[in-house]
Amino acid sequence: MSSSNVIDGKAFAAGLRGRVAEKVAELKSQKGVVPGLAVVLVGEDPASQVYVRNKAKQTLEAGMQSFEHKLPDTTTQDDLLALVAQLNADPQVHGILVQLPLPKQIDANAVIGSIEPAKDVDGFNVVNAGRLMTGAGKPMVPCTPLGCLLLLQDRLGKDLSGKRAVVVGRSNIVGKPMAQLLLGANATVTIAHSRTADLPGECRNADILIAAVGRPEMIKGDWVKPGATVIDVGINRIETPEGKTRLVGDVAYSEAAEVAGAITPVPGGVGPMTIAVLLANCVTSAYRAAGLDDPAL
Ligand SMILES: NC(=O)C1=CN([C@@H]2O[C@H](COP(=O)(O)OP(=O)(O)OC[C@H]3O[C@@H](n4cnc5c(N)ncnc54)[C@H](OP(=O)(O)O)[C@@H]3O)[C@@H](O)[C@H]2O)C=CC1
Ligand SMILES: Nc1nc(=O)c2c([nH]1)NC[C@@H]1CN(c3ccc(C(=O)N[C@@H](CCC(=O)O)C(=O)O)cc3)C=[N+]21
Repeated sequence: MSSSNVIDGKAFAAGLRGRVAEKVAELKSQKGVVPGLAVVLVGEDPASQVYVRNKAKQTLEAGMQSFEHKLPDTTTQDDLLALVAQLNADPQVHGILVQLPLPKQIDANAVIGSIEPAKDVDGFNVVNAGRLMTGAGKPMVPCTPLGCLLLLQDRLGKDLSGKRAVVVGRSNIVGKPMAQLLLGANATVTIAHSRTADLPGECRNADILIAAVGRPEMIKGDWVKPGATVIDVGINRIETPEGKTRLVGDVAYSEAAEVAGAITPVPGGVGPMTIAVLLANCVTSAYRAAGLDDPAL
């Protein structure tokens, strides 16, 4: 198929970051406030270090402040809770992201739960998850699922009425909030997971197929309904026969691209959207803290 069915997340994310930068500049001139994002990284995981570096770079490029906190692998839960408490109290910090996964000695739920909901730009806190689920109050919406929804709505329109969506994966950070957002856009939603009986059959029903599994190229081309929109959240680093590494998604891309109406590549699909939405959430938090309406992004 022609390359026109490729959803260019990298370009869409660049556009979103441009709108974020404009809103940052407006807030600065109206209120003298510069949105600030604090990123906390515990341990030395090389992949996480790359993400954190990219986030900091793009934060600065948008005209925002970036605060990086790198803590050793041996950090205790109390140390991390104390840092979060300090960031909660810091008026220059509008968003707090604690990079996951955390080392075994730390209870991730306790740490996420200690982030002030207004500053929880990941949207992982129970307060934000509850707001998203119930519609009570304005949630911070998790970045990856919101990024996926924006890409989908750009292709299919805002209203997904009548569309069957299948989300493969039920994590709190991707699968569950993704399903919630699709429901909010009026799609008919199925959540599949490792205990689903006939996963290929479920996938073949999908007008919208979201893969968030963490298994390299698991979803095959013949699981995709012809014309479906496929969003590949997976980020898997695999070894090539030449002994190098490369990134692949959860979807067997070249097979699936033959049948899909539209599909996100990896890299260059959902990943860049995640960071752009993170910046957008942080700017929204800063507008709210300044007593302003949410910026239109
Ligand atoms: N692009 C981005 O910005 C981001 C990408 N990611 C990537 O997305 C992927 C998913 O991340 P995350 O949700 O955190 O992962 P988790 O490991 O938390 O969840 C994976 C989900 O996939 C399901 N699953 C695993 N194996 C199978 C299988 N064989 N068949 C059907 N379902 C299966 C699991 O089911 P069960 O619940 O039954 O165990 C689980 O619900 C990863 O590749 C991750 O790297 C994550 C965050 C951001
Ligand atoms: N508290 C928390 N929030 C997160 O949002 C979070 C996290 N922890 N832990 C790890 C996952 C993963 N994640 C990605 C972000 C950007 C890319 C990204 O930019 N990917 C590029 C390529 C990057 C590369 O080349 O390595 C792309 O897909 O094009 C990928 C993955 C956020 N996560």
